[in-house]
Amino acid sequence: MLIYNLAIHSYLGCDSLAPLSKASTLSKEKNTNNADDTIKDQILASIDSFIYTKDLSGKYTYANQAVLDLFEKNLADVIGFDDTHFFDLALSTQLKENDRMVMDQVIRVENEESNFIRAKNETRIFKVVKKPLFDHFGNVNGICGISTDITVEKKLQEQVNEQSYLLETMLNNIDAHIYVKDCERTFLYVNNRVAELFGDKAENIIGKKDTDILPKEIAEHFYQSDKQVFETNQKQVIEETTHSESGGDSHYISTKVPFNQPDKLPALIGFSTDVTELFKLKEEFKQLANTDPLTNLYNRRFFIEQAEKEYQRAKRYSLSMTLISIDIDHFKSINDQFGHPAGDRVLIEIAQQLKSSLRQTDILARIGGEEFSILLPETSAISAMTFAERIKEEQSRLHITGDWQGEINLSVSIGVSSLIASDKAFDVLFSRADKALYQAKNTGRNTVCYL
Ligand SMILES: Nc1nc2c(ncn2[C@@H]2O[C@H](COP(=O)(O)OP(=O)(O)OP(=O)(O)O)[C@@H](O)[C@H]2O)c(=O)[nH]1
Repeated sequence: MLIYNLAIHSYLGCDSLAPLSKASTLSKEKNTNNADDTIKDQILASIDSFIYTKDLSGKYTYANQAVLDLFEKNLADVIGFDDTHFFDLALSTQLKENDRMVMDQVIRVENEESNFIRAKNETRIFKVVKKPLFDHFGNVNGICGISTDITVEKKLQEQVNEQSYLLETMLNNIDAHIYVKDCERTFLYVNNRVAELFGDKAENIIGKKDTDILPKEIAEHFYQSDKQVFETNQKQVIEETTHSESGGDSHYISTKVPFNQPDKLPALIGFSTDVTELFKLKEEFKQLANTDPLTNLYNRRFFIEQAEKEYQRAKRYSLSMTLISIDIDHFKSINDQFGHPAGDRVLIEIAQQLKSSLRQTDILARIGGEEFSILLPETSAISAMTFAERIKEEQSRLHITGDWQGEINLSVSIGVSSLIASDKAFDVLFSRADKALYQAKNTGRNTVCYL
């Protein structure tokens, strides 16, 4: 029964182990009177770990039931045999190395072994603790080992590692800022994009509050939408804009999702995509869609759209509103005399001149070829007429020179009309201003008419 004591002592981490022999191991069946030994027998047989001892030549001197089951052998077929019978040692190199280390260096070895088991025809991974055994004189006479099969855990761990690596690679290479923040504003995770944005390493950001990292206003700005996630426990999609000290704006589309785990503070996962370039493009497209390319003024479509809104506002609040239509006189002959590019130059100069005369609320557009319109919200007919006369005068003072002979002088005809109570749509006002313009043309041009 000595071997059982040794094994249990070893299992429990006792350092001093008494010697044992094959004979003492095989005498197990004869020694069953002692109640303690019976209990220990049962314990060792029921332990899932593999408990064994070997002599200096590597032959087994003890093996518990788990070892016998692993080798698919009886005790008699294990005791007195070395590992070549049970393992493919070419595929189990660490096993031999560990045994040698214990015996040669007389040390306790705690390590992992990847061993190919002949009986199972497969490799298993073990966590092993191996210690030297000593005879009465204190000389090493064998080795005692306890091994635990950790193949499943190892495979699981490998899978977890692979998945975390995959996830980490994806999170750090995706074109988005991804972070996890709890309701106390502490970052629990940030990907590399966030780290780059904040100008620090991810490990220096994780564990800190947004207020420790970001300028106060920006942190507050972000926190407003964070708060909505915590209060509603609902996903939020928002557009966020930050203004940098250098003056550039950055635009983000942010999705914030509640992330609640048991026994942890409520948190959120944020995904922010930098859409600054997209935003600029969108603005440029919008600008292009609304603008006349030659003069850079608003085009007819945008003018009508804005004028309709102003008309509705004027109607609702009984506000005055006046429309001015301007047309260059004899523009065809300018083209004919000086050429089309000169005509273009004239249109540009007139547009600039008109633009410089506007108030902030006035809306100016190139309506057609050589025709312009100005909408004057909250403006009476009298004020608008004064303004129209001023425009006529200013335009007549333009003397345009360029790659052509001489200078171009011009005049404009102007029609003015104000909103009246009976007008049912903006169109009505628009066509009345057009009629006034027609009248101005018919009365000799270079004049302002009101209808
Ligand atoms: N250079 C240039 N000419 C344009 C442009 N758009 C329209 N036009 C010209 O503008 C001229 C307009 O001529 P008309 O409609 O006969 O008017 P007008 O010559 O100004 O005569 P009144 O309006 O009656 O005083 C035409 O010759 C068009 O070809 C443009 O973008 N650039």
